[in-house]
Amino acid sequence: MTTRTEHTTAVPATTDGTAGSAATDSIPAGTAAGEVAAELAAGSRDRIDALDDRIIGLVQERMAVSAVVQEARLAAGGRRISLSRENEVLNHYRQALGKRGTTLAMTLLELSRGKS
Ligand SMILES: C=C(O[C@@H]1C=C(C(=O)O)C=C[C@H]1O)C(=O)O
Repeated sequence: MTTRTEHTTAVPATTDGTAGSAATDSIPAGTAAGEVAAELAAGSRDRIDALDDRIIGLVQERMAVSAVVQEARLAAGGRRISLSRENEVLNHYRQALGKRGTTLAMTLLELSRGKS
């Protein structure tokens, strides 16, 4: 079966009868690009969307649990933020995911901090 994904929509065809540029050629099956197209057709984007929904749900759950801890500390006369604990969280993400894991952890902490 020859599965081809057309990528000609935004780029006009040549007018002199020659073949179009690589950007306008269809992607033949059996090439790396064809494999990517086949993967997409197989529903990989649906899986990514489903994973993103789960990640968003987990982030919201994390925010709620974090709020409980923060409110309890405030009620006991403490501070909302614990920098030593936040450093543990940052290190955890950096060890698991590398430098960009730290960036992700910072964003999670910002989302979880609530009102300061
Ligand atoms: C939830 C806590 O409170 C705050 C929120 C944190 C978090 O969301 O991970 C970490 C440290 C604190 O700034 C905690 O101390 O564990």
